[in-house]
Amino acid sequence: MIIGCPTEIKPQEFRVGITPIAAQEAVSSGHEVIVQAGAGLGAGFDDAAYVAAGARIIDTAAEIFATADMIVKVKEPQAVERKMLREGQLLFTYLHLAPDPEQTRDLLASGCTAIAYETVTDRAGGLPLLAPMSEVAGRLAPQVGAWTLQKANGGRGVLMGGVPGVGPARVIVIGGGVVGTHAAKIAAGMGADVSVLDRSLPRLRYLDDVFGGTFKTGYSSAGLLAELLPLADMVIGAVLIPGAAAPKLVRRDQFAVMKPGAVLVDVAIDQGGCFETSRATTHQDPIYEVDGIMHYCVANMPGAVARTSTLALGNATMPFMLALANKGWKQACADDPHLLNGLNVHAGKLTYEAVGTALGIETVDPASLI
Ligand SMILES: NC(=O)C1=CN([C@@H]2O[C@H](COP(=O)(O)OP(=O)(O)OC[C@H]3O[C@@H](n4cnc5c(N)ncnc54)[C@H](O)[C@@H]3O)[C@@H](O)[C@H]2O)C=CC1
Ligand SMILES: CC(=O)C(=O)O
Ligand SMILES: [Mg+2]
Repeated sequence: MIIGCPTEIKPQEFRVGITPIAAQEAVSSGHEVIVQAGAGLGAGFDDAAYVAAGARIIDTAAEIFATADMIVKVKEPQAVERKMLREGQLLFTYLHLAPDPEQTRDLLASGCTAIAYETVTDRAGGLPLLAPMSEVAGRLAPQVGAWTLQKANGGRGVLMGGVPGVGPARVIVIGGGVVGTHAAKIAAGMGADVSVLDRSLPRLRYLDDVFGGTFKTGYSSAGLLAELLPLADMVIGAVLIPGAAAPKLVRRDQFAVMKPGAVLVDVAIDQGGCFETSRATTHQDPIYEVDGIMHYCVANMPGAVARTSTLALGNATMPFMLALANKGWKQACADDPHLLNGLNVHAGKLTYEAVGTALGIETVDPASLI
């Protein structure tokens, strides 16, 4: 199979879909890997590293899309990339379709087969291709939130850890999964007073067992949030209902009871965001203010630490990429129901129910396609 890796073109996205290590594995399994010139530079991999791995460097994205059987990327295809996808071509990347009707329409029109990293599952009920980026975004969230809390950035001028004699910032993390746990660990490590809210009692038990004493836990409800919002300096949104649009958990009218200059970091923005006033921002222009409350809503946070993120993502995607290349998507998905859960689009049909529900589009059962 010819595996193609174009340069990411989303603003300020420096990650790359295939590392030289993954390229080498694919080449040694008998595949041809073509990488766009300069695709790895932002993550610290020059073209020579790919050539040494046995890959071929190609000048343009157009040639990659025209030639490859499978396109491996990081971010959802942008409009110009979607025009280059074709029938029968396999796309393996993050998609986040539920809040993105335009992308969904274009993918369906292209006739391609699209497997979304974020809905591939594992035996433990986790999301193995989302997890590494959630670890990164979770660890970044208190860091960017702390920066936003600084006065010059519009925040209320509160230091995360306080100082002797002055109390720390109060941080509320909504969603205690991968993002939330890593965010809470780092925020607590910075000295903040942290509470994590989740709706899953087993998850709250786990967090309490492992992190009791480091941060507090609470059962996520509208009532508890209403109690905590007036106290918060920072709220980190980290909820997920896999594949679905994020539930809106903080309303604009609630800003009236919050501290002016408090910060909302909406990590869940790639699923549409969990605050009513969230809209996706970029690393170039990451924050904005609504009614005195600062918002940070970058949809590709891990791109800020592209080297760490590319290596972490590559570790997770490589076995799946190899299975898809070695067996073809049908057999790979037939052999692995967790990979089949990643199938979102095939030949003009939507195959992921939560996306269909969010967008009002009929779906077909992916199992019926293999
Ligand atoms: N902005 C960015 O750059 C990135 C965004 N993400 C996004 O972050 C979000 C979280 O991802 P993960 O932590 O990996 O998911 P996860 O599945 O590990 O955790 C989500 C948690 O949210 C909880 N939850 C669901 N509804 C809730 C509610 N109403 N109140 C409180 N908790 C609730 C679940 O019980 C679960 O524990 C996803 O939307 C993901 O796509 C992930 C990486 C990068
Ligand atoms: C998960 C995701 O969307 C990202 O890493 O950008
Ligand atoms: Mg994202």
